[in-house]
Amino acid sequence: MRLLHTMLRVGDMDRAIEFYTKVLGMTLLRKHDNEEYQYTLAFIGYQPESEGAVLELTYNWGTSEYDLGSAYGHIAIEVDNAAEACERIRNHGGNVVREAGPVKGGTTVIAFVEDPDGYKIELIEKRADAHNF
Ligand SMILES: C[C@@H](O)C(=O)SC[C@H](NC(=O)CC[C@H](N)C(=O)O)C(=O)NCC(=O)O
Ligand code: NI
Repeated sequence: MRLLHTMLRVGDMDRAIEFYTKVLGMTLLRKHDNEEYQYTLAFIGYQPESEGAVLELTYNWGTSEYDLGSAYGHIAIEVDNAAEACERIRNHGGNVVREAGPVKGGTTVIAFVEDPDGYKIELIEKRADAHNF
């Protein structure tokens, strides 16, 4: 078995694709409209689905926002430099909710940003050693 994707419901598909591709550098891998059930799926990621897990964005036609509730945590992305990534995201109108700095109780540099739908994304700075803490 292997992890295939994480599905996020989005309120505006073009806005979400723009953010994940232009701001976070992902690739739009495939997109599918379902006329019968009135929804669109977009699969995005940093590598082909055959090589690694991706995000599945789901847009229900006519639904522009969701209550994310208190259960959702975050998705995590590895970056070379968390502070530079935050600056880039801020310059593209993104929302930085936790500036880059060492994780509490650890040494790995992390930051948190939000995507256009308010989903939190953790930016974890790449380390020479394998672990993220
Ligand atoms: C393609 C595969 O990865 C899927 O996840 S399709 C699963 C299917 N999705 C939908 O019907 C999308 C529209 C639906 N209204 C929704 O918002 O999920 C599905 O069964 N979804 C139900 C679910 O609970 O995920
Ligand atoms: Ni799915």
